[in-house]
Amino acid sequence: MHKYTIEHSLLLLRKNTLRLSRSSRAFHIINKNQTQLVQRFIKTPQLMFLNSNISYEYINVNLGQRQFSNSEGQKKEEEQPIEVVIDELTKEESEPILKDSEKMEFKAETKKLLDIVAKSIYTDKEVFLRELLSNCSDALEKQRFKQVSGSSQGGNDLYINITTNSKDRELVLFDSGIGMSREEIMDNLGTIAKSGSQAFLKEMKDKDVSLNDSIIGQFGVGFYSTFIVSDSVEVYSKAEGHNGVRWVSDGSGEYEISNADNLGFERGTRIVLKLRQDCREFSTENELEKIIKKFSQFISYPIKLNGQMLNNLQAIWYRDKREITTDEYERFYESVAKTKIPYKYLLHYSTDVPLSIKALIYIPSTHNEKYGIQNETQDINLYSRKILIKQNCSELLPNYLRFIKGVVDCEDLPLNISRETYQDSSLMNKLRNAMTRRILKLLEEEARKDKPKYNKWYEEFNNFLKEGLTSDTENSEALFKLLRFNANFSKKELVSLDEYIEKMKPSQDKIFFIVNPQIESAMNSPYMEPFKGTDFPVLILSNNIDEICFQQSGNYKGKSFVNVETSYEEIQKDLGKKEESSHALSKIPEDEIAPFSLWLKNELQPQITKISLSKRLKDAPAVIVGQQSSSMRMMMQMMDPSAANEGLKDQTLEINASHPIIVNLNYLRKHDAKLASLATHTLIDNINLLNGTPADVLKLKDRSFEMLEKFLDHNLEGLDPKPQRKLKAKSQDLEIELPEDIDSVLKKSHEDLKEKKSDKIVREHVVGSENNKNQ
Ligand SMILES: Nc1ncnc2c1ncn2[C@@H]1O[C@H](COP(=O)(O)OP(=O)(O)OP(=O)(O)O)[C@@H](O)[C@H]1O
Repeated sequence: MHKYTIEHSLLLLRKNTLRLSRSSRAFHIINKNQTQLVQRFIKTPQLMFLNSNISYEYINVNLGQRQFSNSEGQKKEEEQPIEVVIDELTKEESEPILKDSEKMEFKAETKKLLDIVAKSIYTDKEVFLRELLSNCSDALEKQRFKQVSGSSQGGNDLYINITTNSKDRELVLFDSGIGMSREEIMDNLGTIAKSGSQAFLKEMKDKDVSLNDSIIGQFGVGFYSTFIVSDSVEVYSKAEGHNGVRWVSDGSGEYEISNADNLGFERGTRIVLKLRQDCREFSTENELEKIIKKFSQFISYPIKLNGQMLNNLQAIWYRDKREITTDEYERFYESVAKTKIPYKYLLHYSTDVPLSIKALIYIPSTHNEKYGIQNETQDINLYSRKILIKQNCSELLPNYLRFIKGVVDCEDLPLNISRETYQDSSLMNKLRNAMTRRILKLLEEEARKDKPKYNKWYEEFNNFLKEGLTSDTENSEALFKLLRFNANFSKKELVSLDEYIEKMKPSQDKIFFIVNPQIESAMNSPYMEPFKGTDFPVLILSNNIDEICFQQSGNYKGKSFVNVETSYEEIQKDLGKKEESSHALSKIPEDEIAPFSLWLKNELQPQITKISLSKRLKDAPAVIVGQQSSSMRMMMQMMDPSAANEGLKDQTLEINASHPIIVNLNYLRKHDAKLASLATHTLIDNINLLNGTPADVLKLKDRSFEMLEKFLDHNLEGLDPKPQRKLKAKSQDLEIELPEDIDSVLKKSHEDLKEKKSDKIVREHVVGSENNKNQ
């Protein structure tokens, strides 16, 4: 804590402006232009008087200069911050006193660097503030370390103070951090490729003190980014036990360095930027507030802008998990995800391998893509040592994990990574891989911990995981672990592939599945007939995308995926069943099978090019077996309707030769080939519809109507009087004249109808009882 005598304080007060607020814990004395903080006092016994009524008088009396205006009453004054200009400052009093000035040339490489930094790395001008704040934060962290390890005698107050003066286009940053000596400032700001953090680390290591990680990093050229926005930059710095020093440059060829007294602070660094004309926005309070909040809201030291505290949110991911309450986690989630809907899972995680990462990852309970209207926003922010590198950093995770919210802080990442190079950076790739693996592992752990909870989440998010399976081959096993399906052994509860494997028979080496959104119709599908009466497990996939995922990787843990629609022979072999003769149950005479098959093939070309006698079908008349399963064909059609017919070519029709439809078709083709043809095509239309393969609707309609007409014709034959055929009445030609007394007409017809109905019931009853009697 600072210890100042009252006299000293008053001397400072006389020379400067006092910002005094009764409610605040501290007093700030800044110089008259408000560009630099002269001293900050915490309430100490010596200064308590400043905060009491008497003290005002005391100051008034003692200073005898401009007075506090308390004519409007003490109470009002107590609430308001009071500014008092105590004295006009003379130049000598306000300016640092400079000695031993030297002009130095920047090294050639630094000149080059200044050029590159300004032109290419920093596409966003505002990042200079991020760099400066990062340096302030580092300097404060180093000082904190010195204090903790007992090697500092100075005051403990660690903070960043930013003041602006838009009239003079001036921006001033002050930190009460470790400061720099003359040699250090020349080393650090005169040359490049020198990491101050590393040098500090080495120095501290030699002293054998255990280190706080957060100062370790591979930082590059941050400070020079100030020249993107400044005509000139002044740095005033003072390290404990050293003279004050001033460094100034316009960023061209050289800089000047001097010893400096009368800096107005005991320790720390003050950087004064004279902003370029076209960058004056960085001296306006509103603009600065936005940028500072964006980059530094989680810096753990107080940051004030013109006396106002800006960073209230702490870098929660840096804190010990055991000290964070659920409420704090929830509030943080709300601020990152911008939603009040509670999250589902949380991962607060810290590791040093393969990179030094601290992350706070949230998995939401719902998303915005359900209705296909909105895309999930990538609310994941990338930090390096609490300094924001990129908000909504889409490069941090693969696209399919775009629903993840939170913060990733990687100390190994240089702040100066430019946006254009995110994608190419091998460090970013490493980080992305590490994070992806960790998130998938989190989901797996959660699924194991609480099955129903995970299954509920899965129903909401499964499409993201499936998207991952089609794009992220590296993590396919981890992604497969997260998929869930119904199965013939679990129709209500979803099961994982690992649970399926547990159910597999010892001889089984394949994963069987069927695609059908309706569990009951999947169970009753003709393709499931071979599985009836066996306890072979079959997965029921509700979505065509599931099959695409299966096809893409082909197997899980070495077990290949097999659609039960594939050839019956293979399935039989897999199920260990003996070959059955397809002719055994055939009700078609043996010598007619070949001509009937040939006839069918001719009829159905090019969709069907092979006819086979089914051994699996019991209840269904026929199934189509294609090179692709029906769900895949449907998918292809959806994606490219013009290729619809392509997907339907060259398939096999498996016929059930004991089914009445098939037997009758064979009979009919010999007597009425035209009608048989119509019936065959109608049968195929129906099979296609059942498979979900969209048919040619117009042709289908024509055929069904023709079939219906023929059926009705046939059934009405012999009825008397025979209905008039081809009755063509155009509705617009029909004009019905309504009688005037329409109500009575309606009533009468209603009564007629009632009479007829009761007459019919009576007749039925009589016939029924007569029949009973006869029996
Ligand atoms: N406010 C400050 N207080 C104390 N030292 C500072 C301050 N600003 C800069 N320095 C020193 O100057 C060095 C160079 O700063 P610069 O921003 O150019 O690079 P860096 O911080 O080492 O790397 P990077 O910006 O990539 O993190 C720092 O390492 C630090 O030693």
